[in-house]
Amino acid sequence: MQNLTVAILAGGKSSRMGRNKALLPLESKTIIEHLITNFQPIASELFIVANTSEYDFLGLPVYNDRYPAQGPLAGIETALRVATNEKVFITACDLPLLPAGIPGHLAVNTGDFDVTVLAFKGKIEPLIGIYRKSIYPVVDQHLALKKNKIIEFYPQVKVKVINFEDLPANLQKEEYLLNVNTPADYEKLLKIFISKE
Ligand SMILES: Nc1nc2c(ncn2[C@@H]2O[C@H](COP(=O)(O)OP(=O)(O)OP(=O)(O)O)[C@@H](O)[C@H]2O)c(=O)[nH]1
Repeated sequence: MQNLTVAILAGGKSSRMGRNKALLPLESKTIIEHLITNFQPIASELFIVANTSEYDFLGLPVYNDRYPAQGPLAGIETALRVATNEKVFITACDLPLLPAGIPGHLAVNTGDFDVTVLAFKGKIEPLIGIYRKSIYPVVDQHLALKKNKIIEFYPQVKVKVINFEDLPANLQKEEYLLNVNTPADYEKLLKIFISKE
């Protein structure tokens, strides 16, 4: 897809997993490599946002947070600051089954909205969203004020929510949203892969 940046936020603590969840093995790769494979076809630019050298082996740009250890909004700040495109798909490193069709659908439905974000069963998923680079000042201002909850800045910009339940039928598989946060989630992921073999 032309002019779409994909930013994978991977600078979290992974405390529920107990080790870096992005680097867990899945078949012959790591979880983050699955995301990269999924999203590379729609990205004209793709990078990682994290404050570590652990991702250097991927051979992709890794940008550091200006506000370290402030959570995912700090990752969004970095992504919007460095992106070379106006539309930035922001995602988490723990969504290995998310198909490119979902951000692809969000990206073509942004209209003149600043944020186009997915919701599942009525709950907004802020890390499955297209964010416009032009809202960078709003994000930066929130972080500077030590407000680091993502949806807190939404009232200041134009947000479009797209319900998972309204996606094209081929994209409505619940397992696509599997968030690998805990060892139990990882077990679930491995089972899904084994059952596909
Ligand atoms: N760049 C960056 N990414 C972050 C930061 N905090 C969380 N993330 C990423 O944001 C996504 C969602 O993070 P969470 O799962 O809520 O938190 P986590 O720290 O990774 O994991 P827990 O410690 O188990 O809560 C993941 O992809 C994280 O890697 C941060 O401070 N900077």
